Amino acid sequence: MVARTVDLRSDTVTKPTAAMRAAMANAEVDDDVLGYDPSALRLETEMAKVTGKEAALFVPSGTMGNLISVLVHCNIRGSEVILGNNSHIHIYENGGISTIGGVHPRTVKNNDDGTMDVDLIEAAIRDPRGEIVYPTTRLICLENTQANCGGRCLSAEYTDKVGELAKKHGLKLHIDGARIFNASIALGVPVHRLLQAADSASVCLSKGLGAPVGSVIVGSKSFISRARILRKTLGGGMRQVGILCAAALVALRENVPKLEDDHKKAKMLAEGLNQIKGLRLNAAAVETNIIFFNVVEGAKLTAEKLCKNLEQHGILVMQESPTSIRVVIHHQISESDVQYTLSCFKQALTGVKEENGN
Ligand SMILES: Cc1ncc(COP(=O)(O)O)c(C=O)c1O
Ligand SMILES: C[C@@H](O)[C@H](N)C(=O)O
Repeated sequence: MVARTVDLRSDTVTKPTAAMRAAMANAEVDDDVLGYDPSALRLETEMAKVTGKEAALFVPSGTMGNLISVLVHCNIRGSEVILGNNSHIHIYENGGISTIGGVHPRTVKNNDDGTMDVDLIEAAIRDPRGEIVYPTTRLICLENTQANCGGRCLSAEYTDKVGELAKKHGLKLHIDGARIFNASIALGVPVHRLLQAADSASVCLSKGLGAPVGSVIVGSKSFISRARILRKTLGGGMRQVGILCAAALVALRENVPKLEDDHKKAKMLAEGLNQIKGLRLNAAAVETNIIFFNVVEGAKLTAEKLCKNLEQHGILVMQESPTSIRVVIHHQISESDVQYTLSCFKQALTGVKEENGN
């Protein structure tokens, strides 16, 4: 039994705070399928305002938020979506846009900074003159922050450029904004400005904001009314969902201001890891709360053995490949946890036990 646990597997691991639990217990609720749950309506109204969109819809997960958004935009058979080869929709959502929606993915390489080259996106758009053989491009998807590139932020200017390209070709733009609040805080740019060019976005409440469950899709009123129907089709229509939305409202109010500290702790951890023999990472590229690093060949331990060693000291991380590991900071990780984590890494890889690391 370990004396202390520092859970760095993801920002999805946070436990609801006392304030969230109290809000859940006292939530004003009604049947959200038959009409409007008042707490859900409050959350959706707030999220539409924050994102600068006409309407919003609470959904059980970011995966369902992305799936519904893609399927609403690509509601004609033979549709194709352009998305990053390292995007969450393409890698971690069970290929749902294809298996459930029949939508064909066309990937463009994600750059290290999370972007896709705009000229490569344009080159991937199908020529309508080839419609007898090609799928029809209907949607472009971006991801901000781009998680698998290390939580990298897409600028408003870049997003606008992709939006202009989409409009030029009569396409729609969806943004997987699972961590859009992290991007907003890191860039010092309001969420609504980062999403300005998007026709829709899926925003996670259950990541850095620390809500126990849920995401919100935002877009036009017409888009959201079609999304609401598709949510029901997919089994995502919920009854007294205000119990979850009440916690999300607390998260929105209390945890957005904490994201800046999450980013500072991530930077502190990245710079500390960068000093440890056997690890390789680009600490300068850490912009938000996600850190990827490699265990170099010849290190004292392999990545797998390092993860096991860390777990014995209560440090939980995510092994991403035979040589790479991911750690994610969230509001329930303290500076002391960061120092303790660094001391455990040092001890595992160099044998040096630091006293101040507890
Ligand atoms: C970038 C990104 N998009 C979407 C999701 C899906 O969210 P969920 O796990 O709630 O389905 C995640 C998961 O954490 C994610 O990191
Ligand atoms: C692993 C992935 O699905 C999840 N979105 C995370 O970042 O933890």
